[in-house]
Amino acid sequence: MAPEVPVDVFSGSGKVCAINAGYSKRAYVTFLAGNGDYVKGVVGLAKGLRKVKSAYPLVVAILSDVPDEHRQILKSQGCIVREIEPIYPPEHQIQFAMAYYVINYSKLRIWNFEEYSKMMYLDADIQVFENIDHLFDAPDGYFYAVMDCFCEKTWSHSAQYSIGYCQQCPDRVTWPTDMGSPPPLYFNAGMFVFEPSRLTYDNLLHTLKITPPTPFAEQDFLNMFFEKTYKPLPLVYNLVLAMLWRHPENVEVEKVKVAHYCAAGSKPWRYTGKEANMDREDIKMLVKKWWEIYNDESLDLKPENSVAVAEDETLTRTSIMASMPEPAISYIPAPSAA
Ligand SMILES: O=c1ccn([C@@H]2O[C@H](COP(=O)(O)OP(=O)(O)O)[C@@H](O)[C@H]2O)c(=O)[nH]1
Ligand SMILES: OC[C@H]1O[C@H](O[C@@H]2[C@@H](O)[C@H](O)[C@@H](O)[C@H](O)[C@@H]2O)[C@H](O)[C@@H](O)[C@H]1O
Ligand SMILES: [Mn+2]
Repeated sequence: MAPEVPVDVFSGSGKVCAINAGYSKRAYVTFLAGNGDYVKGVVGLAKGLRKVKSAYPLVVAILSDVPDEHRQILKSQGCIVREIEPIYPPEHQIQFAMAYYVINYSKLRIWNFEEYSKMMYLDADIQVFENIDHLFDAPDGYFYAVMDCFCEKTWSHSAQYSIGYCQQCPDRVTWPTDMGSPPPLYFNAGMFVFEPSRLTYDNLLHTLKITPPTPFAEQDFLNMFFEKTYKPLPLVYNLVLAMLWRHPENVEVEKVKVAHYCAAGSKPWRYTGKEANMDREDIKMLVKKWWEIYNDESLDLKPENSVAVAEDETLTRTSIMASMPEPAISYIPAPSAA
């Protein structure tokens, strides 16, 4: 039975004592592909993490199609830019995944970032409104993420959707006994805490080769792969926006620490307010909060704080500290419980 995760790791209340045996480097990591406007998402995320005074750097795993100009922008914001090779599912099966999501299999390369002992993956369409560094202190050996919701049309291919079942409210429509046991808990792969490891990386890629792609591509795959070690995090650590209209009883938007702009039409840098639910006051408030951070010049990395280390790595002073071996005991001031 997996040890319960110490409550103080999630509540963020009081000092968090990170007792690290020996050397351990931690970092946030996101993924960027293409020459489009997702780079704005990464800049917003970098500034958001700076605003909440995160102690750890942001690594950006990029595909080769990210233009130099975007790479320079990210480095100027203190990001550690790492180029990765793409990962495609078996050629003849690619049509089973939603085309838009196929490129997301490339995210799996981050398990090979072994110079880090613990990482937190965040989609580029995520924003962090409160310090969540304490999540890095969750016990090793588990995969931490927030449970997803099955109620959006994007789930219309699934058995859950067809009977109106959702893990966010398992009593609303109970899983019929004649359909076997209910599906295992399922997480949204826009945010997760994990430990890079060559062994896990090799297992992931080997297993991917023999696993037919499914609609939610790498998210479905990661849910299968980590089913036995998955530990749900509280919803405040990855608010999938659809929760606001699908399960309002589960959400207190003022307490949300991480917002995930994954609902159709909610990407702040493309927001028009025209799509379904996009004219809601809470959506407008969250999009406004994203833009306030993105446009806040006081959150831009000051040139005097960035030290060019090598062609492909620019470390800021803060992240140099963060990348130093942590002392045997380090106290990371956690945010107030409020
Ligand atoms: O053109 C793209 C599409 C996606 N992504 C990356 O892939 C992640 C997953 O895509 P997205 O967030 O759009 O999926 P959603 O969470 O909305 O389903 C994004 O957050 C980005 O990090 C990217 O870099 N360029
Ligand atoms: O490639 C699959 C993607 O799956 C997830 O997005 C989906 C999923 O969350 C559905 O449950 C929602 O209904 C939908 O809106 C949302 O776009 C991740 O956020 C994204 O990073 C990526 O892994
Ligand atoms: Mn996303």
